[in-house]
Amino acid sequence: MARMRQRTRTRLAGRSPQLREVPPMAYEITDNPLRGVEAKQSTNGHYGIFDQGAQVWSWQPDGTEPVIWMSAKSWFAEGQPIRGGVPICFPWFGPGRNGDLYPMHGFARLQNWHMSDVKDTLDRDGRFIVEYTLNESMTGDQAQWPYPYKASFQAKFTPEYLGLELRVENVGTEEIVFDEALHTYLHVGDVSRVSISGLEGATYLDKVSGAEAEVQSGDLTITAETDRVYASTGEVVIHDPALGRDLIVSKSGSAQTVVWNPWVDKAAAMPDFGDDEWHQMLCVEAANALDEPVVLRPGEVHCLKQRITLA
Ligand SMILES: O=P(O)(O)OC[C@H]1O[C@@H](O)[C@H](O)[C@@H](O)[C@@H]1O
Repeated sequence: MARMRQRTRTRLAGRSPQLREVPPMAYEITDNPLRGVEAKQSTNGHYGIFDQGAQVWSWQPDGTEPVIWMSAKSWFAEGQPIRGGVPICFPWFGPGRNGDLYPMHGFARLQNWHMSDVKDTLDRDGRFIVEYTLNESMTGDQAQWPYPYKASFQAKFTPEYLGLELRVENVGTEEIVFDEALHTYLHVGDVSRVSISGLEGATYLDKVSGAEAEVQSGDLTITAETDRVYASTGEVVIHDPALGRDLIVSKSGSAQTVVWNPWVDKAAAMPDFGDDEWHQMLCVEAANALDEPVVLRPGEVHCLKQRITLA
């Protein structure tokens, strides 16, 4: 794989210091602010993923507002969680089923994954695919989850949708049990005006009140701190009147949809989250956690997919 493509402007060798424009869609391996790969498009289009956590942090099709949300207060520091984008939670979600695991959401989001492939057809169709791998030899001694595994992640950036695919294979000799989630932060115009359809009738755990078997009635609206784990395998649509668009979030291989917005007090309590940033974000996550972990016998593979489409 070429480690570096040209930046958007390149100095021509042996000529006067004139700058030549290269084709408008180009990608580069970047260290800004963490190592990863970024692609820029002709107007304001932007795709970005960090090696740390194989974490997508930008999907903005050309001519649109960003679809993936990233906090201006995120730390962007090696070994620290990145606030925004699509954290990959693995092999546990939150503090785990019994609430005693650390770091939150598992060790995979704090590790540098190996970038194994980049497929660039940006000039032809605006598509860009980045693949990463992770396994137990890269994650070292993990006393809380000491099992052999192979994980791979593919992020497919296209002008129409962002496709995310996490595969985990049990390469050991005993059964493994793990949680996982694609913890997608979406950018919305005003979270208090959005409505989310597709969850009607689904039972949910309300992590704010502690109620365990609530049932969603009608569309979900966000009017306070919201942290819910819905038993739901289907698609949801986020209607966003402030930005005048809908986001369709579809998925497969996932038993639960998690919806999270910290609202005023929790936002203020998080050091890597701006006090007012909760207005413009909403997490809609594809998960298998709590009472629905993934169980793999030796040699088995599980695939979790999420797709965000701009409508
Ligand atoms: O602050 P973190 O570790 O990134 O987690 C953010 C949130 O992630 C959500 O998925 C959880 O349901 C919330 O409980 C949690 O607060």
